[in-house]
Amino acid sequence: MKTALLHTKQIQLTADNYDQIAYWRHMDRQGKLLCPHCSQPVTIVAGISTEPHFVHRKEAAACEADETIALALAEVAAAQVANHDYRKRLVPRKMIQQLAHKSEEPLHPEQERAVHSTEGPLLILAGAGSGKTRVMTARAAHLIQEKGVDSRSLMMVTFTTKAAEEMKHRLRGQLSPAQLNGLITGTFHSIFFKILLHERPGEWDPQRLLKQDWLKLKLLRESGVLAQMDPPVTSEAELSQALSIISRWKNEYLLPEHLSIRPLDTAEEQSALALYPLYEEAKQRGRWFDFDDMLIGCYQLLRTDETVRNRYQSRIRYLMIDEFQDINRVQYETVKLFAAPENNLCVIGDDDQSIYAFRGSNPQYILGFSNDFPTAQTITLEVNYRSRPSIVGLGYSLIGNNQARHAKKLKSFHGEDGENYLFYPDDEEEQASRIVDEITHQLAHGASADQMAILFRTHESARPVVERLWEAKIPFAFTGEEEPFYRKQAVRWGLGYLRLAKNPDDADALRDVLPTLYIAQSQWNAIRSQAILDDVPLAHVLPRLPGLKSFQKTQLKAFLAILDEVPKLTPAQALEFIYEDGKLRDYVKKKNKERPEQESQAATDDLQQLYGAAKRHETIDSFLHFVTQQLNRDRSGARQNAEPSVQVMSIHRAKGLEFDTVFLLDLVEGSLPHEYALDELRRGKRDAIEEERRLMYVAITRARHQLFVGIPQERFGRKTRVSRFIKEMAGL
Ligand SMILES: Nc1ncnc2c1ncn2[C@@H]1O[C@H](COP(=O)(O)OP(=O)(O)OP(=O)(O)O)[C@@H](O)[C@H]1O
Repeated sequence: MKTALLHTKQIQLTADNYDQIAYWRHMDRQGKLLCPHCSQPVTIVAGISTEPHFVHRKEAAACEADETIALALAEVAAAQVANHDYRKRLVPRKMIQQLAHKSEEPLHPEQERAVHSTEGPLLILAGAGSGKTRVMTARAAHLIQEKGVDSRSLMMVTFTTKAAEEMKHRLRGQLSPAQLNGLITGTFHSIFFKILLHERPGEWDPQRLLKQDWLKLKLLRESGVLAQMDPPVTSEAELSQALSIISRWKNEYLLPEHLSIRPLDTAEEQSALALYPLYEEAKQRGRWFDFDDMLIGCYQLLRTDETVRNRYQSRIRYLMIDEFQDINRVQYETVKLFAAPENNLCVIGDDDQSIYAFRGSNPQYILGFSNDFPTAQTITLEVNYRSRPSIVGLGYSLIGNNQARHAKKLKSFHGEDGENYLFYPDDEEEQASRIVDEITHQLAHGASADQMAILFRTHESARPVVERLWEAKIPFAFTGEEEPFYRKQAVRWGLGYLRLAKNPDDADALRDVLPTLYIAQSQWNAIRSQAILDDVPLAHVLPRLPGLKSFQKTQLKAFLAILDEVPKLTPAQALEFIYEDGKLRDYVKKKNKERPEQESQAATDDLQQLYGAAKRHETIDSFLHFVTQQLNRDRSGARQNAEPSVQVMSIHRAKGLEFDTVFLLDLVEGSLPHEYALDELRRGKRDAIEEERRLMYVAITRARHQLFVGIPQERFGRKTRVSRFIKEMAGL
């Protein structure tokens, strides 16, 4: 059905007025859209693969117009989809070949060759979806079953524990339990740590592992070493940044003594260098260690202790390293020590999927493997078994723009193709609504929720989709959620003002916003006592506090005027008023001035996101109620759901996974590619933009059948520019 009634006027959905969809959704939420035939409420459905239309709400009685809906949709499906800005077909710039001779054999000839090449160094360069996992498991089974290798002398290193479990799971049918148990499998960290615990149990107490950043920060503060920092750094953000630079250096085996003779690029690196020896000293004093120390510890053990090294070298006769493109220097040097002298070292990876440079990974090791091992064989797996040809073509067109890579001629195993789309919602909220409408449509047509993934570059993209999925009661798993959005500091301030406008006696809200009014937390007890003495709400006490300076008095006068005015407004209008007249935006900017530019921008973006979320609500009460529900949802943990659920995750986390349908969020400059990479490019450095392109490549190649790419026209209230990657991959 293409028509509905709004305030007795007829709306006819045509390509010319699709830009009104966000507004009609708003009316829809208030139940103002009616069926022109039966006057019952209808709802707007504006997904991606179908044209927008109206349907009766579930509770409506049957109406003759229902039949026309099915007819209209069938017509749309049959007709060519118009290429307007509602959505466009995503066609690859370069087409790729399909595999000419398909066989039903479990392994393709090149995969077979990789399985049977067991002696000496071997580099398996494997394109996305080319069957790395299949080859690794088949190779392990071949070594053990056919060649009679003792499984205890085979080490298989995977990038995640999940991948190690998957490998073991697949081998379960082929190996005996004893053989399976004998295998040395796991991540670098888990294998190296086991060795350290075995060889040097007194030096590595698992209780003293600094698992998270906050534990490291706590150690720094409590050990007192920060006082020795010159120039001093105490802000949590700066210390965290310094710690992550230190971690990258450690993974590159750059110890403090190596760094003091090396020119450093940025002020952040200078701070990190000042902190580095102090952090190491604080750890050593308390016999603490972090994850990077496990790697360095194992490397140094093997390098310095000949007896230990010989023991492991004679025990481990065959090594396989998965995701080799993401190896770092310490890991690589240690692997070389394990592999010598026979060097039956098989490394498998895709240089196009190297996405962990910020943790010290370096694709140069995969690119330079044949130089380090001149006798190495190289086998290239170029057939993509996962994705339909157009998806392989999109990835291929995109990644060809990178310079530091091995060229590959990717082919697709599959013949039949599907349709991929770009879609252009007004903003991030509408992007989420369109995706959720599309998912609802696909679920109604038999798709399985766990075969759909919504991928994002950075966490701030996730909130709207998570909220829309929750509202639509679609089961979802949001992996790796960091601090819930509504608990972020700037967001708490905005919400605090709204809460106080509804209830000036809200103690939690007032405590939250005190800093924005330039009142110290130490005044809290005085505020409470005064409120009791004067019998007035807490917020009204503020102007009566003794010793206020004149700028504070002006600020508080404005604050109380705002509290008076705000209850008359919608939540979005109220926030606008608070940001501008209440000067909250200025305060947030000032407060974050000292922080790196991107962090400071992130705090103002949070305010803008809060405004975007508020726009969907008519009253402050309903918005605050919604926020409470979202916070409860965060606490109850939607991810623990056992039923099949739509996967919402970062591209980094999606590596190695596959889904029938992938939705990619926010393909705009500054999001993907990330602003950081664009900054680097402005300074003439290409590495970061190449890494962003690889990230995009990883994201595209997770899709088996369908890819939907969102390009919001506005993000965080600012006009966007389409990501450069779109033009690189698509023939528009
Ligand atoms: N010879 C083959 N015949 C049929 N299907 C295959 C074959 N090899 C691999 N596949 C299938 O192709 C898909 C991709 O394989 P796999 O996940 O091992 O790829 P990958 O190289 O690890 O991919 P990526 O690096 O992109 O994560 C899987 O669904 C796998 O079962």
